Amino acid sequence: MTGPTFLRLDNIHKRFGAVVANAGVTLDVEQGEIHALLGENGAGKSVAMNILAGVLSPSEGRILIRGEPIRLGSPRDAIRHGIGMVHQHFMLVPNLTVAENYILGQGTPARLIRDMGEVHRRIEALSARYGLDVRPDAIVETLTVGQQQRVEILKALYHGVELLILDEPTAVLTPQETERLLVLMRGLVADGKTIVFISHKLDEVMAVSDRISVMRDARVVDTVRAADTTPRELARKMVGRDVLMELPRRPSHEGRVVLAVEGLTCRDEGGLPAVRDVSFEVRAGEIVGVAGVSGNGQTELSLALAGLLPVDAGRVVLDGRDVTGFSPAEMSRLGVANVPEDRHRMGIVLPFTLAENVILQRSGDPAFSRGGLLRRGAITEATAEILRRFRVKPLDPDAVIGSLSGGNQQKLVVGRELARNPGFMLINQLTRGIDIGAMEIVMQEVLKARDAGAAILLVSTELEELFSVADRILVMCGGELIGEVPPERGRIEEIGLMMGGKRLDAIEPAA
Ligand SMILES: Nc1ncnc2c1ncn2[C@@H]1O[C@H](COP(=O)(O)OP(=O)(O)OP(=O)(O)O)[C@@H](O)[C@H]1O
Repeated sequence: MTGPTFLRLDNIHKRFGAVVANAGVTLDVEQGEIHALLGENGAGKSVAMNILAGVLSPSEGRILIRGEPIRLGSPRDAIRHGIGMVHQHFMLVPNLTVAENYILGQGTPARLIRDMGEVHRRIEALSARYGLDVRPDAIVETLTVGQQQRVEILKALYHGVELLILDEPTAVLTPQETERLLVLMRGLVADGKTIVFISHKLDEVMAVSDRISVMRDARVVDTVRAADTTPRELARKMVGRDVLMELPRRPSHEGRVVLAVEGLTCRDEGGLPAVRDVSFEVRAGEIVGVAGVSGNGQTELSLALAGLLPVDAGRVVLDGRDVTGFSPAEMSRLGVANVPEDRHRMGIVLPFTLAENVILQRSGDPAFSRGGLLRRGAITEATAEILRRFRVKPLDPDAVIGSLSGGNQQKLVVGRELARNPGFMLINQLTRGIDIGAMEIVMQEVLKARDAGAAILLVSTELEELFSVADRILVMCGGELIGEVPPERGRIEEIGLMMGGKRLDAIEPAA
């Protein structure tokens, strides 16, 4: 049951130079509720939550707990007041154990060694109480993303947090892990905790929240009960217009084979077998989707095609030419565009400006340089065009990309790659972190590229993304291609079975 106002953000302002990230954010959170925070990319959600978690300090405004103003100078202060946040990029030290992570910086080494038994017991007790499956002696880097997230949540509980903030917690989870997290969230509030979470996924917001607040242009514009609204209405409140919940489908007109993958076999970064004897083709003018539960070889398949993982056996043929083992730079020169899964590691350079990120790998392109000198005007113009087309915020080619919200960084990467008019485009997780309005724009642009003749391989753990744009879906499991299905929502059960390893021809026909 939800109760009286537990926490209030009162007229919070936050500026970064000329950028106004929060312009009078007021938000009430009730004791014992799950409160979702929605809004377009760049609306100010993460900034508001980072202020609440003591990571950022507001330029103006107050935070009150049960009516009493509090001052937060650091995340540690916030935890002392019972407020903890699980960020999108986890804050754990990978080569330490779970227990070591929890007590980091909490006392002298001698005392910590003496107390370790007690720390382990407390972690085990909390893990059992909430069904978290967290072992105190597990080394963090050996855990899956879903497990690491549970380690972060348990860490907050270990430190006595009453209000848990989750920033896009399901963005990186498999459907099964998402289901598990939603159950955990309900369990936590049943136990008296309060949760605020940021999400772009309206179905899960509807499924798990008690109340939903919508941010627009740096303010909270509405708070509603989940029971009193619909996804369509929420989308309209966020974006200020009706959003197409489903794109109209146009048939593809496939042309010649652009990419042929023949018996591709490779290992992951740790040297374990990851992709086994995979063969398929992508033709000009079609989008081929690759579905699968993450960790089934899709990441390695993309890395190998981008030239980032060595190929053990098989061939990659692009436009009739054997490009197996080509470097990423060579692939890029051949007109291959790439939207990588982990944009922080591969897609962008965080301290660089938007314009500098747009010409990464293309500084030798005659459009951008002449006689060894960069053509600044042309670079700025090309960047501004991408920003306009994809509605990136801010519309400033000289802004540093690290200061952009997550969704806006993703829009820039997708826009940059599409602007190259690629013959072949490799995309991993197209709409990760992107709001529902921008999703429509990004998907339409990808379909336009297809219609202009690009061959596109879209690897995604989001079936909705594949249903929206793919012309056919290949399903991967255990490093192998299990089968192919048309992108029809009615086939979802079949796809689920295939993602679990069941071959299509082994599925019994319905009685
Ligand atoms: N350190 C910073 N320096 C400059 N501007 C910043 C900084 N952090 C955030 N901003 C700006 O503040 C605005 C709000 O960003 P915020 O990350 O809160 O958006 P968001 O609603 O969480 O978006 P998303 O859904 O894309 O994650 C954006 O315009 C962003 O560029």
